[in-house]
Amino acid sequence: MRIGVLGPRGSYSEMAASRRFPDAELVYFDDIEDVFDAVESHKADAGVVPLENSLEGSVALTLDLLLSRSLFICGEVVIPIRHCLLGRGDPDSVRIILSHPQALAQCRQYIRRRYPGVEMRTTGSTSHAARLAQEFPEMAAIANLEAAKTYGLRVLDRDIQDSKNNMTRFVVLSREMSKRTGNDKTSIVVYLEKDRPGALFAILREFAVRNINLTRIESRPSRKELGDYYFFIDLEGHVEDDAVREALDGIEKAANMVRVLGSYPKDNTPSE
Ligand SMILES: O=C(O)C(=O)C[C@]1(C(=O)O)C=C[C@@H](O)C=C1
Repeated sequence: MRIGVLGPRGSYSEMAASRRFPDAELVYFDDIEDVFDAVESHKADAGVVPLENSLEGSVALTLDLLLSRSLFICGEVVIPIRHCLLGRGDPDSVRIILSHPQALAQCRQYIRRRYPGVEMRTTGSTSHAARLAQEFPEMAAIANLEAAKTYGLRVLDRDIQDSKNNMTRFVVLSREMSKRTGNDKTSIVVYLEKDRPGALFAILREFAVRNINLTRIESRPSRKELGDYYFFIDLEGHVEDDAVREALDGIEKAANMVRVLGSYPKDNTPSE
């Protein structure tokens, strides 16, 4: 099985994919959009992409691509994110800190405290930052311990994320929907054209009256006009469950668009 992930080697996406598919062959891409392309064009059988982080919230690009492409979410993987500062020189010679924007944001307070005024540069992934830091001694990368080994870097500091409880949730992308396991979650997108009183309530009510637990609700701009949104909703249950099916039928009547992004087994593995 070939699994597409954000590369190069040593990224957190690789860590998430190896946890879920320990025996698979990983294929590395420069961008999350390339992972979607690879799954769609059969270059990969599935993809693993970041969706949300406990400190920084959603990965907007993943949400937008879930909406604009036609792949399904067929699984989720939640992993703890423990960032290190990696470099070639000593900690006091660091002039530039490189990393993925999510990782820089997750270490904002650490950087302010330990490296005030340092230049920050963004890269396509944390492992990409580590690969660059290999070449320039004045640069340090925020990445994981695996990246330190892969790129032969010193660990200048560890556990530098602003909260110990830093978790990222990844989703598995597939061309097919996953079967019911009895311990599932479903992700949907709902579009309510035009703002009107009670529109969102009418949607949420369909779940509430059937005792369906929602685990997340997030809005993204529709890009049509200011104040117009898509709602991304995660709920407990599978689309094949009667209660979920009935709730979705009810929502179809109240909303302008509802799309099931996928039903998939919940990741219940304890962190660490
Ligand atoms: O850069 C990586 O290593 C990634 O896999 C991306 C990513 C993300 O986009 O959230 C994954 C986990 C961390 O939250 C930081 C970066």
